[in-house]
Amino acid sequence: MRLGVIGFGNMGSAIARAVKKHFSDVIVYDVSQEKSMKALEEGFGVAKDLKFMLANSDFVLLAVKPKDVPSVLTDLDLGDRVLISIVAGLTLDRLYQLVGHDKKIIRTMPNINVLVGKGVMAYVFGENLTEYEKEFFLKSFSSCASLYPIEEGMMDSFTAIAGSGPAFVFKFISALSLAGVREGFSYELAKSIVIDTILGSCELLKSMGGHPEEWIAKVASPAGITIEGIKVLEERGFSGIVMECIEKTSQKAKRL
Ligand SMILES: NC(=O)C1=CN([C@@H]2O[C@H](COP(=O)(O)OP(=O)(O)OC[C@H]3O[C@@H](n4cnc5c(N)ncnc54)[C@H](O)[C@@H]3O)[C@@H](O)[C@H]2O)C=CC1
Ligand SMILES: O=C(O)[C@@H]1CCC=N1
Repeated sequence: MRLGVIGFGNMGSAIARAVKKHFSDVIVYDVSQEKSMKALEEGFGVAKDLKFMLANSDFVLLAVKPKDVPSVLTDLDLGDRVLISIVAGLTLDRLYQLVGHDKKIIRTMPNINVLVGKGVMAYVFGENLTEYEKEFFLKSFSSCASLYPIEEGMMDSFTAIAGSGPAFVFKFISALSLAGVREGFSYELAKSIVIDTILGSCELLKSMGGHPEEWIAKVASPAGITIEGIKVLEERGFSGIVMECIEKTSQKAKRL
C-alpha cells in the first residue's frame, strides 16, 4: 500500500514519519517549496502536483489547515483511494460534499504525540471501505497512536481533550517548571523534575487504575503539606477552568 500526504506541516510530517514503515511508498505534496525540500531531505517522494501524488497513492492523508481544504479537494478525483482526514471540525458530511458521496473516507483526530509513537487518535469509518482497508488503517496507525473508535458527534470533544490536549499539558508543565524556578531550581532542572513526575503519575494511574481523586488522597496527608496546595487549586477553580477551556476549544471546532 502507498500513502500520499497532502500537507507536510506539523502533523502531516509527524504522521508520515510515524507510519512510513507500514507503506511501500510515501509521497508528499505540499505547496510550500520549503516543506517539499524538507520531505525530500527526509527521504520521502515529493509530487509536483496532486494528480501525480494521487496516481502513486492508495491511501491519501489530508493534513492541511481547514481553510485550505476546499482548494485541495474541489475537483479532486479520488477514484478508489481511501481519504484519511485529520482536519479539525471537518465532518464526514462536508467531506462527502467535497469529494463525492461514493468515496472512501476515514475521519480521524490524532495528536502531536504520534511523533514519538505515543499519540492518541480517534477515528470514524465512512461508507464503502473494504475490511482489508479498515484493517490496514488500524494496523499502520496503531504503531504510533492508541486508536479510539468514537461516534462522530463526539469528535469535537475528542479534539479538545486529545487533539489540543498536549498544548494544555505543556502549559501545565511550563507553569510547574516556572514554579520550580521560583523555588530556586534552574529551569532545565525544574522541567526535568516536572516531566518525570508527570510521566510517573501517568504510569501509576495507567498500571494501577483507580480514580485520580483516590490517589490525591494518598498523596495529601491529613493536615500535611500537599493539601495546602490543593486548597489553592480548589479556591481558584482549577477544575472549572479546565472544563471551560475544553468547552471553548470544542465549540471552536464546531465553528471551523
Ligand atoms: N497541529 C496539531 O497538533 C494538530 C492538527 N490537526 C489538524 O491537522 C491539520 C494540519 O495542521 P498542522 O500540521 O498543524 O498545520 P501546518 O500549517 O503545520 O501544515 C499544513 C501544511 O499544509 C500545506 N498546505 C497549505 N495549502 C496546501 C495545499 N493547497 N496543498 C498542499 N499543501 C498545502 C502548508 O504549506 C503546510 O506545510 C489541520 O487541519 C489541523 O486541524 C489535527 C490534530 C492535531
Ligand atoms: O489548534 C488546532 O486547530 C489543531 C486541532 C487540534 C490541535 N491543533
